[in-house]
Amino acid sequence: MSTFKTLDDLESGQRVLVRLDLNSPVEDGRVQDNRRFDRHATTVRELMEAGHRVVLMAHQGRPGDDDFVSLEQHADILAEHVGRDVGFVDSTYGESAVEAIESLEEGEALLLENTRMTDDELPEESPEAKAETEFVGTLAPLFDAYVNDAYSAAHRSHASLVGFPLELPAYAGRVMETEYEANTAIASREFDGRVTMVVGGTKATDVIDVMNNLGDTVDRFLLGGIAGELFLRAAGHDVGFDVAGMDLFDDQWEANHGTIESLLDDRGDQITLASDLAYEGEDDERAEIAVSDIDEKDRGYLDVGSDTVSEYDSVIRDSEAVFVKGALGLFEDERFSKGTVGVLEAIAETDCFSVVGGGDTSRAIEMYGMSEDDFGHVSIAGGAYIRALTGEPLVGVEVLSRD
Ligand SMILES: Nc1ncnc2c1ncn2[C@@H]1O[C@H](COP(=O)(O)OP(=O)(O)OP(=O)(O)O)[C@@H](O)[C@H]1O
Ligand SMILES: O=C(O)[C@H](O)COP(=O)(O)O
Repeated sequence: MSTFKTLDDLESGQRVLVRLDLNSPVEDGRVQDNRRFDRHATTVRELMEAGHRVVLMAHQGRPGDDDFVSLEQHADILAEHVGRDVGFVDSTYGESAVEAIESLEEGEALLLENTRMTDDELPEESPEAKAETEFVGTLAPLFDAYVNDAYSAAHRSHASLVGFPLELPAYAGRVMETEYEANTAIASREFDGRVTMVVGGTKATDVIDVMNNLGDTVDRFLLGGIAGELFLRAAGHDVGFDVAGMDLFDDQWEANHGTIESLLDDRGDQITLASDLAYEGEDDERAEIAVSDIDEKDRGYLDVGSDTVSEYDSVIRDSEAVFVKGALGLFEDERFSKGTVGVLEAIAETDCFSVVGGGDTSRAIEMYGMSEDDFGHVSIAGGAYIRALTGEPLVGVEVLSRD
């Protein structure tokens, strides 16, 4: 277990610098509200209500990408979730940022500009090197404490995540605390009964690495999505097309088929592949076919089939812990939601310990009228979640735990 300090250890009336992860989808220049705002609002509200002066840092996109935009809209969205004003200054550590920080009153909050707009933030370097940057050197003396709530970015060795905790007393925020505990459960807890992992989605490379590292902890893997089709292909079935516009399938096959083949050889009895698949029939309705009846590669498959859903349902109902990474089909289209919704409903209806990870997959919970309360934990992290499952340390968590 980690030994970081939490907000319970923070003395009152402090000047607190807080790192959030508000990285969000951006459509036509508009930042889309999402679960990250809602979750971080809890930490921000608690700090404001405790009378701290609260200065927030976050990032959005990466230089050169369309979603690399200012955090001005993020401040408004966050304020709505917090239920209090959150100011914004269009500078990260320049003169106007310093002035705004110095004039902040007790119980007020201010969001600084996108940390990735400073040159010091991004290149991955050691925490010690990041602590030496002008960014950290300018801001740290203005604060009494640093709080990291950005669990979902904690796998990045960036200045705002790893530099400040070396210069200031450092604490974990509420999101950091909850995510850390739930996501490391698979690596740190003993479960008496069956541990099942549902593996799907389009980012097969990430999840295949996880399977390779988790074989001794997970008893049963249930496969679906593009990841599952890669396994079916390795097992000799003629399935798998690229998802529209992305060279996903063939590229991922090239990158992973060696690992998939050895996983099937070494751990085949732990891995369950779909026995049937769904596709768009001639009348635009959902149609299904048994995998054993597929004799040529003539169409794309968009979900696992009904027999597979029943089989996965029984495995889940007989599990003590279930971890989910990636959707079993294109659930955004209701016709192809059966696999994803089926496994999520089975989890929700049993009292197993469960963690659902991945921004896309967790959206299905709300979309299909399920309640987050029926799951042990719904993670807002992607890359950090995957790493935590395998027990890989996260640098942002590791620096928080240093004395
Ligand atoms: N057979 C399929 N064909 C096309 N898309 C699919 C298929 N199966 C799953 N998907 C898509 O996979 C997406 C989820 O995949 P992804 O790997 O991004 O998972 P995630 O873990 O939820 O996301 P992230 O890691 O980005 O937070 C869903 O949006 C779903 O539509
Ligand atoms: O959205 C995320 O997964 C985190 O904020 C990390 O963002 P990055 O992958 O751009 O570093």
